[in-house]
Amino acid sequence: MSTTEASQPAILKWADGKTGEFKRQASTFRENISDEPNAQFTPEVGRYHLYVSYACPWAHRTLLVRALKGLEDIISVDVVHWHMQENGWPFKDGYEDSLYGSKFIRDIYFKAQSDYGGRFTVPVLWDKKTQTIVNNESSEIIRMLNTAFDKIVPEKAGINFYPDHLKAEIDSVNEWVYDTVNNGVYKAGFATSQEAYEKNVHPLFKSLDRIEEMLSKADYLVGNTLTEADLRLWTTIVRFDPVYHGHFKCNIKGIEKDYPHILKWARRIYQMPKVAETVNMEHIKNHYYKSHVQINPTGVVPAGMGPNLAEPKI
Ligand SMILES: N[C@@H](CCC(=O)N[C@@H](CS)C(=O)NCC(=O)O)C(=O)O
Repeated sequence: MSTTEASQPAILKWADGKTGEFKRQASTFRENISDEPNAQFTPEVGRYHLYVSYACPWAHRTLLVRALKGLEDIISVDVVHWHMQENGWPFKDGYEDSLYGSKFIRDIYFKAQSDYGGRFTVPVLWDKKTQTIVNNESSEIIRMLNTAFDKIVPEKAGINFYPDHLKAEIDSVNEWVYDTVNNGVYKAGFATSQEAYEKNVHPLFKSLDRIEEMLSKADYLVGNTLTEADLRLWTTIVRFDPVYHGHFKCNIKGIEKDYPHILKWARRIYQMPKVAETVNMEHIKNHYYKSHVQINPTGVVPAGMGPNLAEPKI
């Protein structure tokens, strides 16, 4: 029997009441940081702020690119507490909003737009100067961080995760990886009918098989160099065995047991300078297993931590 939408608490109304299928809402704030003439948001040291969760794979992408592009002293960050409840992501217990002392991430959305009616998601790229949200879509934020600050941090300008000659191929990989893997785990995990679950769990593993095959022939997904396609997939793979395999019922296969090339690729990226510091497994596990009470009502967190990505050295 499927849980109807009406019987879910407000924060859990993620699946369609009829089909039981999870529907992700489009992000609302879609501006860009750029140094084009007349740009509203120009690249400046200390002007922008990221609100992220260590638990969230979408927010994790922005932390990764911020670190790899050497933007730590340019863009400040606040991390929300992992326990998302009725009022959404909270600031508490040492995870505070250093700019405004907000209680919840929703307060930031209302500060930007008092009649905001969408979901209160992370990541949020905030402009301290005009006190508004620049963008809350991770795929666009990582594109901005990839190039917009190159004149400010010229020593990292040579690092380009979306180079011109690979754009088409990266876009094409991103498309099916987003649909079947990044969002695929959520569609399987939040399904409230057997049909909706089955419809999404099989394409997910078909894509993982395809990725395994690609990574058996190259070190990275596109152009044999680290690109945005790898970074976007990686934050999902890091969460796969410890969370999605059990919590989201994505258990046809596991990364450590069944996908040796994906595992090696995951280690290769994890072992790059500054990457390991972006991974907080305590936040990841606690968030999913304790916040999604519709899936795990006891809030018991399984002991397994997923594969050791630090060893062996790649
Ligand atoms: N498309 C967005 C998705 C962000 C997203 O869904 N974030 C989740 C956390 S993993 C969230 O904040 N959810 C809160 C909610 O939906 O209420 C992006 O990639 O930035």
